[in-house]
Amino acid sequence: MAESIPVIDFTPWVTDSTPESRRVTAKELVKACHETGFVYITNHGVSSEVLDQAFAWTKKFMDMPLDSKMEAKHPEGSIAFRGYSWPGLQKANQVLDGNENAVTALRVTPDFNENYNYGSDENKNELNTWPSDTTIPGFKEFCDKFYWDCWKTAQQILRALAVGLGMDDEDYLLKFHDGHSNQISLRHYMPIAAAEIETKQKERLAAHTDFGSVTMLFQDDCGGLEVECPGQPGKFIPATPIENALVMNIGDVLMRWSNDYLISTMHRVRLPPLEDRFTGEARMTRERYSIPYFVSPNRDTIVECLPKCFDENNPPKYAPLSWAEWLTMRSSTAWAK
Ligand SMILES: O=C(O)CCC(=O)C(=O)O
Ligand SMILES: [Fe+2]
Repeated sequence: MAESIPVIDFTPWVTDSTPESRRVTAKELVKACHETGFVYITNHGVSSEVLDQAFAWTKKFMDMPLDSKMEAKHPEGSIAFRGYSWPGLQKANQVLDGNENAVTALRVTPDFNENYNYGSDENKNELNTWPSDTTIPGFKEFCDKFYWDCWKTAQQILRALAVGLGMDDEDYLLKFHDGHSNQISLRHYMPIAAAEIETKQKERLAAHTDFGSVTMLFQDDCGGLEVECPGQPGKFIPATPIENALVMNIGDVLMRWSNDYLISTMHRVRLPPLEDRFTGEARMTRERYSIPYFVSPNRDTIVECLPKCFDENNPPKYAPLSWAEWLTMRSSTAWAK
């Protein structure tokens, strides 16, 4: 099984190249998602200028006093990933049966990060909570534009996956995604002394798989994201930042949709792999920012084994799944009660 994360240049897919070179790129993408579940994509279409702005806005939001961030705080009682979530409110986990006691036990080691989450204003099931435009002028305007910029790239990824899986209809997967169910998380991992992580007093982000179809992650140059090697539980490798590349991964729903052909791989955030990211005797690591864009199917989607992913020798492994139910189950354990 793969022990490194492949890098794919998306240029042939997004530019006006021949159907054959598009198909080759799509196949490469699917191979990586089959073997590793994680892949770096370069030349993905979100410009470096836009990404610089996205990180600058994230920093600007996180640098605000707590009172201002709490203007947009995660609504109490809601399980939707929306608004500002302060350190300790969320706990990433892999509890798949909704067992509250199991999550309470995990919360003894809090996830030491803060994040701001939003989606489409037209998503009436998961309502946005914005800070006011007087508090942070221009923030919402940028965030909305960035969301739809990312969606352009995500649509290309969904198309490439369909082609790479051998489907005749390039839009087969895309048809279940209208873009309004996606979510962006602006994430800030505060500086922390290495010992606090090493002695498990705190985590930065606990090991988990993502719930949805695919995730596109933009990260700064700090490092710390780790990916589990498929077939080797507990063995994680670093997803060291590559400038301007996004890190794409498959989520649970696409794994199930593809009859386990595309794999939803566990990942977590720990200490950076590079020694120069630490200072002083306490080995304080620097802060880290990351921006995942979670791509999810439309709320009413019933996930049933994709054509090309089953035959008489490889029958569908799973009963149809309601995306809304899966989302509710996986989201419900994320929040402190
Ligand atoms: O911050 C990162 O690098 C990973 C974030 C992540 O895995 C998530 O939010 O699901
Ligand atoms: Fe994740």
